[in-house]
Amino acid sequence: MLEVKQVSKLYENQRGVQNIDFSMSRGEIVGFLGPNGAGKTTTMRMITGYLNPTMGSITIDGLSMANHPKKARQKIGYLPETPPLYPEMSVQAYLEFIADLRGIPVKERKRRIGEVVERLGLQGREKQIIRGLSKGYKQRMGLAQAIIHNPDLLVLDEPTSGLDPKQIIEIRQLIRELGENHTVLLSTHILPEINTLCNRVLIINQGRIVMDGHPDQLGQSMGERFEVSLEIKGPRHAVLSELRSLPNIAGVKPLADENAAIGPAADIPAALEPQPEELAPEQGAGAEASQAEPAAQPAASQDNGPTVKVLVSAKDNADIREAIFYRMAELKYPILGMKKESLSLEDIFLKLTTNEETGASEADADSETTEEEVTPNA
Ligand SMILES: Nc1ncnc2c1ncn2[C@@H]1O[C@H](COP(=O)(O)OP(=O)(O)OP(=O)(O)O)[C@@H](O)[C@H]1O
Repeated sequence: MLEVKQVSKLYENQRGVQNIDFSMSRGEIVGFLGPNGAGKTTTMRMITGYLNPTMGSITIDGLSMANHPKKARQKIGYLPETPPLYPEMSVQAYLEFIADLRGIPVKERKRRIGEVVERLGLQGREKQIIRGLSKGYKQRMGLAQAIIHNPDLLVLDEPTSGLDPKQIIEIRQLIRELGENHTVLLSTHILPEINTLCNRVLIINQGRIVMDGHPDQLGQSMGERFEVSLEIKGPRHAVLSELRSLPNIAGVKPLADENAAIGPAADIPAALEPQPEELAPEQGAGAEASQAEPAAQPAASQDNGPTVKVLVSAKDNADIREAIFYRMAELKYPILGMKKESLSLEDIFLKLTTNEETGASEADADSETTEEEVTPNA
């Protein structure tokens, strides 16, 4: 439904975006993530026809934004970072004005405005002057103007920015509902917003797309290994050697805070050599096992006995959880905890967007507003 092909925008200061290339299918809710100055707003303004690309093409449902701007814009609803409201107008007057601007036929306006008012929870506020609305309600008005012509694609620039936590929850819920019958591209700085709302994330840094994928799969595409952290009740040596003997195990690494769950932490020396029998059977695993492995704890009875906390990594990203579960159950070593470890979106974002040399994003520099912008012809 949206095709952005090799799009660049160069401002006079040479900043902007370069070779942005992605497409969106109907029904997707795509989170557009990037540090300040990365190019999110520039990209969104080009998609919505408010800014002309220096190079490349944008098509919406096969309509070229360059060749058919009016028709293409009709398919898009845009909520800029600051909602385009007229503070002195009433809610009703503003919506009538936007409906007129969007070319909604007079006989359909009343019905359409009614639908939008209901959808965005604006009932009872039709006569209120926009200036007197709370920020959350102003944002609802911003969404109302974006959806009034029932566009296929919604482009939302930081829709929850500046809202209080309750308003954030409400606006997210509205976006989720709008996502049921619109395709949505939304930019945000708030990483959990991506996890709660989006089925795909695009990360942009310094004007280029650096990652595109499902939020849960980003770690894998960054070479993340399949790792499971475990807490197992049982004799330490036996647990470790049984884990190492399972198929598809690349490494077994005891974690430092063993026994924490059953009493005060034992005083474990930080970096003792592992016991010979604790070394992993293979070289790869051995290399991991030798890292700061804590000393063996004295044997204890299984009833009130020790727990072993351990990080197990798999070969070839194999899912090793079931094999571990069945083997430990067979041996009657209860698994008290098992968690698949993964890079958080925060980890991934920081890896992709931190400039190693300066520790900051280059794009943080101030912008100069030099570019002539396109006046939308709604
Ligand atoms: N009108 C302009 N004239 C010159 N440079 C600009 C203009 N608008 C943006 N830039 C520059 O283009 C780059 C991308 O800016 P953009 O506003 O698109 O980033 P952003 O990701 O939306 O940032 P933020 O999260 O801070 O809103 C920045 O380096 C910015 O300084």
